[in-house]
Amino acid sequence: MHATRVLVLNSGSSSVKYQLIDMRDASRLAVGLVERIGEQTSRLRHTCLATNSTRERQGPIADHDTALKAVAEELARDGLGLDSPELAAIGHRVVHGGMFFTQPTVIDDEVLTEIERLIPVAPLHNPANLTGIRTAMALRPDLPQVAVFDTAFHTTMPEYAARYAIDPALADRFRVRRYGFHGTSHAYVSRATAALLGKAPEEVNVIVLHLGNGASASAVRGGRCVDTSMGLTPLEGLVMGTRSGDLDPAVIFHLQRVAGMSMDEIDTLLNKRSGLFGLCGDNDMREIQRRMDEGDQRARLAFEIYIHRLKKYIGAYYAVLGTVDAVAFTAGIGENAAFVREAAIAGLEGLGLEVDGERNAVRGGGARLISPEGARVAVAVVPTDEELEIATRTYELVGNRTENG
Ligand SMILES: Nc1ncnc2c1ncn2[C@@H]1O[C@H](COP(=O)(O)OP(=O)(O)O)[C@@H](O)[C@H]1O
Ligand SMILES: CC(=O)OP(=O)(O)O
Ligand SMILES: [Mg+2]
Repeated sequence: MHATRVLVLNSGSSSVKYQLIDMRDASRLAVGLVERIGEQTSRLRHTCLATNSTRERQGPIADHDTALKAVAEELARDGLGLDSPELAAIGHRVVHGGMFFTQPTVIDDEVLTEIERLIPVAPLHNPANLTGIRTAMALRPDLPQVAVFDTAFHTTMPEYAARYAIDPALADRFRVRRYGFHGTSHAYVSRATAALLGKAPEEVNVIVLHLGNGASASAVRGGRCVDTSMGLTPLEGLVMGTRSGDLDPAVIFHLQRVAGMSMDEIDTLLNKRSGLFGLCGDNDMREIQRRMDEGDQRARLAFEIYIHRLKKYIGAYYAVLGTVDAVAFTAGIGENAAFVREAAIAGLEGLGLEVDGERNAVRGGGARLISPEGARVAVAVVPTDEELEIATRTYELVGNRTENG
């Protein structure tokens, strides 16, 4: 039997998302999520699409190893266990691949060591990714395990976009540079945007706005990333759910020297208690919209700061690209929040950017244009699919390996 299935694992700092995909037609056999790992209130939600059934488990799941074993059990209950001969490979999202990994990579000891070496620049993400890989390897030692890196798509950035203006020797020694993240999404969405315009990726320049809980923008010229808003870590750039994004680095010295905060406290403040949440106490755009409708001024200001930053990046990447064929909105906020898209594009008519109210109000569906007929620059909603992209890249690699012997 030819193995055609890929299991995709996306291990976050406190969650594991997974999908089992049949690569013959990209159909989902099972999807699920383990949340709040390490807390008393952990939850596993597993859906088998063949039988259209969903099961939930509540109660403490101590760590990622335990979480993955529980996922393997749930899959086995549906006859989709990891021992299945139809499983071709397991694809892992790895957030930080540094400069070393420019492509999806079959995981061996050397790859594991390198991912481990990158922990200091991705302390929240890489340890979880590593646990996911090690557990999956222990469960199926014979199966190819592939790492698909968030950073890989951004390794094409020119040196002048990737370097910070600090001593290059110091930067190189400590590997300080702009890596960028969400690359799997930026790659998938920029290609899907070209397809929506009826063009090849090489023929178009696209600004991709990935607006989820984490958020990032990228400038993609002819299918290659030339700049992106996240940096050494996923903290830089846009205002996010709980992360501040850009600020004067001296804010950190000031908080330490004048407010007496420790480095760990400042790290937690900027990564977990800032952004929309820090500004108004909510990190969900739906809640912010509801509060704005009720006249809540804190929510309104948080929204205005979010939009102002977004507009600045659209302008910056417009200038970086010179000519722009499309601006694409994606991820939880980008795909669902019409009012965010409208506000981000408002006033940019001079750049050829406009949103058609009726088109923008359409909910759901696949990739679609929201700019008016005949607009100079297309504005689009393009749903991302990081899991399918990871599965596709994994399957390509494993297939090639088999063909090459
Ligand atoms: N219908 C909606 N309207 C506005 N915002 C939404 C809607 N649905 C989801 N969101 C936003 O999307 C966010 C989650 O985005 P997502 O891309 O799933 O994030 P992540 O993958 O980083 O967890 C939520 O925090 C919320 O702000
Ligand atoms: C890298 C990153 O920010 O990922 P996420 O949006 O999943 O937190
Ligand atoms: Mg996401």
